[in-house]
Amino acid sequence: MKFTKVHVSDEVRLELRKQSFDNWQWDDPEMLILLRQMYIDLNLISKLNIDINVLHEWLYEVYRNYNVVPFHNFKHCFMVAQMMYGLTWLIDLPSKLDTLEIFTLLTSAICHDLDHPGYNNAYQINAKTELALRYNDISPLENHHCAVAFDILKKDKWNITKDFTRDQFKRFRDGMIRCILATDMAKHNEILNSFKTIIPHFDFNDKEHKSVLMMILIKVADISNEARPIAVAEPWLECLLQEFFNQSDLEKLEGLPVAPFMDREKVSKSSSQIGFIKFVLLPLFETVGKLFPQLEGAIIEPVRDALAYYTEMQRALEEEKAKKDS
Ligand SMILES: COc1ccc(NC(=O)[C@H](C)Nc2nc3c(cnn3-c3ccccc3C)c(=O)[nH]2)cc1
Repeated sequence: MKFTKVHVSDEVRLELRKQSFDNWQWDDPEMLILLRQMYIDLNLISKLNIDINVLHEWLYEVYRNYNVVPFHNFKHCFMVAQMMYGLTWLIDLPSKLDTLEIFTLLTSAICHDLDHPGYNNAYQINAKTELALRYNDISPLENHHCAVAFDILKKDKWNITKDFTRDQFKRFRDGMIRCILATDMAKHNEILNSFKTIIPHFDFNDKEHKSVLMMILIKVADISNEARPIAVAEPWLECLLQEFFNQSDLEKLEGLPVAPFMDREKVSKSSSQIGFIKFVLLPLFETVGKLFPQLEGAIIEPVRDALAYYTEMQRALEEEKAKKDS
């Protein structure tokens, strides 16, 4: 079936720009069409002379290279791309960044977890896997995701950058490598601190400033599930903990170190989320909110609501525990 015939309604195109977008209503083929629509509605097809059929084939090949794991699957790729797409409209990025930078952000979001095995860098390193060996323990997963992305683009039938000039491709490649490598949470504080340093004198004409901003934006999109309505976010937490518990079960079997926040004997949904929201999410989002006040209502408020939700859940759990113990 020629997918070029598929039409996306104006109502769905509008919904696609919002943080309230509910991925659970859509199946994978529909999400592929919606990803293609993002490139169309950002005028990337016309401005970068992208072949719409190559774009569709490329999206399908990207889809085939995501694995069936509880959290880091194609739906997560879609959610990060959709959050990036929503941020692009919310903070009016096309008026601040050039077309190639907008293209790099969306394409990096789509590719950022390609071929994720469902076991994180700590596992790769401790278990001495092939990936850890190949990348010398340096962000093995993120290096792999990026290498897979460029491996796919090497094939003419999937190369959406075919018409790029040498300089355009070089800038795109530098940007995508920096964005995907920035999603390694081990780099979280380093990237956030460099962003904090430049905020007081942020200059949208400064290449380095824009590069740090692009890394911050993909980081925000990557870990932003709690900025969505509870009904959309809570199932994602279930998926994440399922993936973490699979890993810690395997680590216990293999006699490898187990991270506390992955151990099914120690983790509760509320306790892990309260810490994550308080010490990771809110500090990151409030810092970005200093440069883009639009984030306050659309992203930061919902995260504060999520913190209240999990704090209440934690209180109810403790009250119930106290009753049982008494
Ligand atoms: C600084 O490195 C860190 C910091 C925190 C965490 N994760 C957590 O604290 C816990 C498990 N919660 C959590 N972790 C999350 C979420 C979204 N993405 N995400 C995640 C997933 C995989 C790897 C790292 C993170 C942060 C989320 O909503 N909650 C993982 C790594």
